[in-house]
Amino acid sequence: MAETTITAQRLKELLVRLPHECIGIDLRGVARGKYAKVILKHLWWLVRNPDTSLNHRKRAQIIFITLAFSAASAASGVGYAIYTLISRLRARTFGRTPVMRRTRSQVMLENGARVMYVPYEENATNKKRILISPKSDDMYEHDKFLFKYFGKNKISQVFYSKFISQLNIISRILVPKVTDQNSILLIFQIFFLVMRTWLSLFVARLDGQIVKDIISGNSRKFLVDLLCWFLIAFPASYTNSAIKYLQRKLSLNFRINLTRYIHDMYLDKRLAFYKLTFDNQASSSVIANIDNSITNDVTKFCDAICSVFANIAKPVIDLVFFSVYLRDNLGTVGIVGIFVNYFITGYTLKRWTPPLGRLVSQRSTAEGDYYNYHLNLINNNEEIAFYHGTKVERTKVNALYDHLMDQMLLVDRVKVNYNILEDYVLKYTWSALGYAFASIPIVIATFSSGVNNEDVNMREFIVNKRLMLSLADAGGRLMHSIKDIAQLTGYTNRIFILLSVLHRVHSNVYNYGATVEEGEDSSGHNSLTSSDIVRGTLQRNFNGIRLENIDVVIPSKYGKDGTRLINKLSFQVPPVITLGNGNSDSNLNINKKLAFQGPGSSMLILGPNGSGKTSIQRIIAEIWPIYNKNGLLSIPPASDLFCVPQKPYFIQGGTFREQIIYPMSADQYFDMGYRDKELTHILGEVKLDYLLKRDKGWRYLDAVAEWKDVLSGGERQRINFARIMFHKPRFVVLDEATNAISADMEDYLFGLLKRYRFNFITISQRPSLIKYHDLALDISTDGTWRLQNLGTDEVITSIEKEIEMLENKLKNVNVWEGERAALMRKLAHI
Ligand SMILES: Nc1ncnc2c1ncn2[C@@H]1O[C@H](COP(=O)(O)OP(=O)(O)OP(=O)(O)O)[C@@H](O)[C@H]1O
Repeated sequence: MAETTITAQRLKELLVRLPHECIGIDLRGVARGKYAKVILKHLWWLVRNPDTSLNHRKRAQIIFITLAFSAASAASGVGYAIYTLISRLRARTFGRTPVMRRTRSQVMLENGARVMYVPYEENATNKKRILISPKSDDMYEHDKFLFKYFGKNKISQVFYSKFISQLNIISRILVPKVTDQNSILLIFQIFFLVMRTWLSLFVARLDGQIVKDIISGNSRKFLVDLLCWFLIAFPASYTNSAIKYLQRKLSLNFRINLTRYIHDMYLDKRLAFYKLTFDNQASSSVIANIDNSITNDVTKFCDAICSVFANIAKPVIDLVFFSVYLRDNLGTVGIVGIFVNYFITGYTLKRWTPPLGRLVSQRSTAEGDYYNYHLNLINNNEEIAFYHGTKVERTKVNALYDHLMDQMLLVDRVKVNYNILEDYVLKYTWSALGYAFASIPIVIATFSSGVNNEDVNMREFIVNKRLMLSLADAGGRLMHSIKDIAQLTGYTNRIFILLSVLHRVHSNVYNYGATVEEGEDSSGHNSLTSSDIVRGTLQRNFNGIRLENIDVVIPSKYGKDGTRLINKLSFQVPPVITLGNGNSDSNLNINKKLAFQGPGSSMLILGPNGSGKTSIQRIIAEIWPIYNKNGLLSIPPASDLFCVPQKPYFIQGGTFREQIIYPMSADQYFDMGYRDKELTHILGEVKLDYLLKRDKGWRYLDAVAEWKDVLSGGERQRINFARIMFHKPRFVVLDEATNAISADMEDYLFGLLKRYRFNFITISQRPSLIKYHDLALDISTDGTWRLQNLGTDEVITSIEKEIEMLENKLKNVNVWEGERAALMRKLAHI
């Protein structure tokens, strides 16, 4: 009992003595419950009063900052715990949010932004809100010039750096405005970096102090310092994880900004994703493997830029802080010596840095090639299996893999020598120098005074050594980042190429890769003439499809002088009914005739393979240019025109419903109030309703599959007709849309198009389709063409001529049968 009382008494004494030793406050006579209040008041007084002891004031500042940080850490922890508790309680009280019928949904806001609710985690009822801000066309128009004139208006050759200039342009995408969320994150990151350095400085001093306390046997001071050590551990650990989190968050935010910027240009009505193939950089690895560039390169670039920022900012802040502190201890000469050492090391390492930027870029290319080949293999597995092409595919895929491995090894191999040099210099030489520099003040002090004050010397040495090592570490990290910068240069270059090609293709005056002549205008600036290459005229919202004097030319670097498939093509659907002589000829002079546009007119385009039939569809769909100046294309509004390509297309991983309504999205379908009943009716019309009668019934519409593999060739083509029936466009262009369909079904489907009074242009090689059409455009391989009105005398005469020719051939049948019988007899003898 007596012992307990003594221990309690000692503890009380310690509690009173500790604050007295630490900040000079006398707590004798103060009630125990008021300790905290009195101590805080005293601390505040110490901080505000410059006349107090320096030691006490500094300690008061440290305790205040530590308390603030600890309070912030505790508040965020408690806040998070309360939030989790409330959400759980709410879920328990009100039950889970009801399951939505759709997997995802979206709402268009007044300013054009979209809010999407996308399921996340395993549980489909948990939906994440995603805001997609509206696209600013002005911003893209403005940025286009930055990319177009990149490197052309250098102010000074000496200070010009391609890497910095590229990074400067890309940074506008990463941090669009000063008040952006990313700028705030950057400021926070810098704050925590400064905090971290300040804490390291404090820890170094505390470390020295503790060693001094131990050597001098001052147990009270030792206890006080140990308490400070534990207190400082709170903010120190919080700071480090905050830096890591902010770096990751910033990298993800950069990635979101950059990817959205790219998607906005890549996927919009200007069809950059298609036109890219004609760009003069289309064969470069960045564009050839654009899927890899958009997904992998963007990620790597964002990670690299954030880690380089942290890797440079951290040591730079350390260097500034530590050197200011060390200057007091080591003197200016010591600090200058350290920095001279840094510069020499930096220069040596830079000289020996391998070309990592180029190597990293090559490795990225190899990764893209290998990945793409596998993708191609999966997409064409059936075809390859039919051809028994395994051997050649395996050789190719192995070759690509070996090349990738070589590239990966090459990067590591060139790093080996560099790493040896780096380790030797940074780890060992620098620490040896650190010891030497740290001992300078002690040696000088001992020498000059002749007294060897061991515990003070020990404290100074420990502090100096720790700071020197931290300084060496900071310098080391700075030197390491030379390597990171080299890698970042490679990624920046790839992203810059991607963005500049996208801007070029997205431009209104895209020249489809034609070589642009450059001249100088009167002001001495380069004047580009790319707008002079595509000179045809386009008229939209026309009540029909009209081509006038259009030269069909394959887009290439030769521009209008490229391969010409068809000369001066002119036609109009619905056709022009002429007043007067009524002669239909091959060169329609539309202006002189009166156009009659009735519904349900049709035209058949016939011609041998490679004559340019599909190219006409490409011109109508505006994906190929009209080079000649007098060429005029008039097309209906986009909602009235539907082009069916030769190769049926099915969206990946979509439901059967999504295949029928393509290019409408499922969200739009439901939002517009469509019902599955209508789809069933349409499927009945194109004779595909038997699919719904299979075991799945109506659920078949919701089934998700790889529809391009599941459906047969004929079924795939009939889905195209279902799409036409669903969208009900006024004008349809069909490219070989029935070549996998049986003759009776073909007859039925064309009858359907007629019944619903669609205007259609059919591209085919089957003259038998003539009977469903009003006009026939016959294209020859030499670029000439002939337009016939299928109801005219001329056509009837040509058909009669054909019948006469066939009858003449039939007259020889008796002779051929005689020859056949003779041959059979000869064969029987053998
Ligand atoms: N992107 C391109 N680059 C180079 N040449 C092309 C390109 N696209 C098409 N061609 C060429 O243009 C020519 C016409 O192609 P198009 O697809 O219009 O032929 P088509 O008459 O529809 O043939 P088919 O009846 O076989 O479908 C072909 O010789 C083709 O090789």
